[in-house]
Amino acid sequence: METAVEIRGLVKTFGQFRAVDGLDLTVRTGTCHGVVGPNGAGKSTTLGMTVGLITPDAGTIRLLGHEVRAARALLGVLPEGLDLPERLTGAELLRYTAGLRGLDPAVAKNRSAELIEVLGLTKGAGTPLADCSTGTRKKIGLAQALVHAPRLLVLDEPFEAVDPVSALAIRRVLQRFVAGGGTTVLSTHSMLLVEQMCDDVTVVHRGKVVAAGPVSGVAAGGTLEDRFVELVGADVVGAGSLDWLTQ
Ligand SMILES: Nc1ncnc2c1ncn2[C@@H]1O[C@H](COP(=O)(O)OP(=O)(O)OP(=O)(O)O)[C@@H](O)[C@H]1O
Repeated sequence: METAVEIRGLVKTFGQFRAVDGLDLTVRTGTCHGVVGPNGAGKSTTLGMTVGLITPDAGTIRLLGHEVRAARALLGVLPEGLDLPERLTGAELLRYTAGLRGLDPAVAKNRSAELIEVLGLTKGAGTPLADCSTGTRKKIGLAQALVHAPRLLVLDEPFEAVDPVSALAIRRVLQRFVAGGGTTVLSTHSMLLVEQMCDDVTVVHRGKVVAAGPVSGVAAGGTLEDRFVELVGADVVGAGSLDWLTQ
C-alpha cells in the first residue's frame, strides 16, 4: 500500500530558532493519524510545510506518491489561523471553493447543502463569516476542505473551539472519509480524541519526533495522556510554587 505522507528530514528555522528540526513523518494510506505535542512544538509549522503553505529549509515531502505541488487536487486543508473571506457567508464560500476546485455548479450546490446539514451549519451558513462564532468558522473551514472529495485531509486542530455535538459530527464525517479509503492527518491537544479516532500518532517536541506508531503502542499500556506527559511534561511544566495564590 502506498504511503499517504512521507516526510524525511524536515527543517524550518525562523531567525535563529529551529521550529522544526529534522522531522520524519510517515502516514499510512487509509488511516487517521494524529500529530500531538506541547504548545510551540512545531505541529502547525510541519502541517503548513506538508501542504505547501510554508517553504521548508530542508527535507523531502511526498504526498500520495507526488511532490506537494502535484498533489494539490488530492488535498483538503484546514490551515492554522483560518483566514476566511469575511464578507461571504459560509454557503457562498463553499460554492465558491467548489467552483475553484472545478466542480460542476449543480454538484457544488448539492455537496455544499449536504455538508451544511451534516455539520450542523444550517443556521450559521447564511451568516457572513465575520459574524460567525469560532466553532462555526472551524466547521465551515472543514466543509471547505471536504467539498471536492480529496484523498488526503490535513487538518490543523479541527476540534478546537467546537462543541461536543459538533465534534461528534466531525468525527463521524472523518471516520466515514477514512472508511472510504481517505487519509486524515490532524493535529490536536486532545489525547482522548486521538485514542478515539486515530490509528497512529506522532508526538512532536521541540521540532523533533519523540514517539510515533500505532496509538496503543505509543501509549504503552497506559493512557496516551500519561505517556504524553511522561514524554514531554518535564520540559513543559514549570516547578514554581505559586505560594502567593494560597491565602
Ligand atoms: N512565522 C513565524 N515566525 C517566527 N516564529 C514562528 C513562526 N511560526 C511559528 N513560529 C515559532 O515556531 C514554533 C513552533 O510553532 P508552531 O505554531 O508550529 O507550534 P505548534 O506545535 O503548532 O503550537 P500550538 O500547539 O501552540 O499551536 C513556536 O515557537 C512559534 O513561536
